[in-house]
Amino acid sequence: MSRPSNLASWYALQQEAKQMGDRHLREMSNNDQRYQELSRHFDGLLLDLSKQRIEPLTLQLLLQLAEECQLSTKINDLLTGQPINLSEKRPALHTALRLPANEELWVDGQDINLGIQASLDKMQQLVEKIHAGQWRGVTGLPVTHVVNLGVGGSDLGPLMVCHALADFKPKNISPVKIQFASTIDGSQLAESLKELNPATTLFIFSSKSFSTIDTLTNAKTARHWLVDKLGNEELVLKQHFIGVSGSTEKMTQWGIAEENQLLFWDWVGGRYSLWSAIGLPIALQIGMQGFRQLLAGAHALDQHFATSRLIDNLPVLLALSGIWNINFLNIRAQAILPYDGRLKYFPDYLTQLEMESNGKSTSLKGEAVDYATCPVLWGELGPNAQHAFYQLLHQGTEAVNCDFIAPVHRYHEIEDPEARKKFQDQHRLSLANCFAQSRLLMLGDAAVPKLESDQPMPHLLYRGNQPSSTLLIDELTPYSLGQLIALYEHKVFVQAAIWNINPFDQWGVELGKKIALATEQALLAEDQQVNPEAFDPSTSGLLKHCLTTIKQS
Ligand SMILES: O=P(O)(O)OC[C@H]1O[C@](O)(CO)[C@@H](O)[C@@H]1O
Repeated sequence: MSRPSNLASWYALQQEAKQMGDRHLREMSNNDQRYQELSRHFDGLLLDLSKQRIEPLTLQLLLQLAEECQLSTKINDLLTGQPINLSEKRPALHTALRLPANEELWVDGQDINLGIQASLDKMQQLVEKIHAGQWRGVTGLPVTHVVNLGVGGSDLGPLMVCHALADFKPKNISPVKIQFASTIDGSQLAESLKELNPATTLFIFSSKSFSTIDTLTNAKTARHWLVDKLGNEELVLKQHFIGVSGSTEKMTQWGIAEENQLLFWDWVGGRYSLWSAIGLPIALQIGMQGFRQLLAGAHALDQHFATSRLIDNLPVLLALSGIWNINFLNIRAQAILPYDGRLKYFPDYLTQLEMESNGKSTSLKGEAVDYATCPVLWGELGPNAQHAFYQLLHQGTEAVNCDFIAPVHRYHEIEDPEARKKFQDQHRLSLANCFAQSRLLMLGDAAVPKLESDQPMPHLLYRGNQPSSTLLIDELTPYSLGQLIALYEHKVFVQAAIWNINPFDQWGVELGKKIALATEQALLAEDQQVNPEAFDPSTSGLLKHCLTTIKQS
């Protein structure tokens, strides 16, 4: 594919943006057909782009761009296991992890779904054993607490889903409490260990590579803690650790018993891995049936992605509206704003999914790109962010594209009618805030009728014209969360396909890992001396400061 910036549709979109100039969303929104034209439904999901600075012609040109970038062929390549991760010479087959058991997917002469289903079955056995209270620690007591040790994709996805679906714990199982520790400084683990009983605690050592220093360090600390309290290292390893990784050898070398090893494949990227055995904490939280519902929701979205026309395709439309903002309106910031406390970690999860995937500046051909790629993305629960950073959205100088996400229904499962009503009132208030904010961002102060007596005071002005998309889900369930996550995964893929970059590698984080190890050596210097040749003056200064402060303490 030639550079997207050389395509006819790219040029036409530049002209469209010029023509649109400063035209305010207030004017565009004044059209009764707009909502119908720019919103789409699929299986309990609604995507509304009518608050984007998009006109019918804009959408037409964006779809033309997608076609000129051979998007449909690229989607097919992804889903059929072509080796599209060029720098690592392998496919990216996270979508295969959510195939129904009876489907086949042949890649390199192998039906890979056989291995996937076998891994799910092994996971199910472990989950059921723990839920039945039959997984016992070295003292014979059943496990009641599970700590997931992992970082990046081995932490953020499971953490986000466990938090979002905490209400979906099956009633007929003995509950286990799930905790997460990721930070290399040990602060989360130290906090957990203060409260935990070693006799009833199981650790999941979760790392695709099984060589990430952050997780290795936490696992080593956990291992010492257990051996210190319980003795007998061999039994501790056997009865208090499960390993999840792409490497059997490394798990065995570390001491994980073979029966406690869950394996996944190098064609599953870390940030796309929550559907694999990396999702073990999720299955422990919501049961294997719930986990399979999550997979089913994602699979339904995969099918929608594969078969819907581009003009009706939710991930394609979400991605194209992003491309319009980033590449043609120069809007380089993206906020993720869920209006549901259960989605607290969804923005964090998306920061890795989007920025580690598409934070690239080299094309698939190895050329420097001459257009912007992934924007800076951040987020927070919408109602809380209203009291934190919405000031900037309303009156700051930055243009920001916002995704508002909310469920339509909530709390119907509460049995006590009075409590149900109270919480449903709160949910209604949350939805009202969601719609009010996106409206205000679109219209500015025109959203509110002016009184004759109103003085046009500059500090009271809301300029509006901030674009946003709204994603509504009928209700938050394992199935709909699966859909929502897959929707964003595919959005990321579509943007990468347009930008002609590889969303499945992350070479930009490798050098940092290497250099940190050399830096740690400097902090161990017994003579408190820093080799001036090994570091720049700024870093030498910081190292010396620490060495002398440590010596004095
Ligand atoms: O699962 P692993 O191999 O420990 O890697 C953890 C994370 O580290 C990264 O490689 C980045 O440092 C991510 O891509 C990955 O999700």
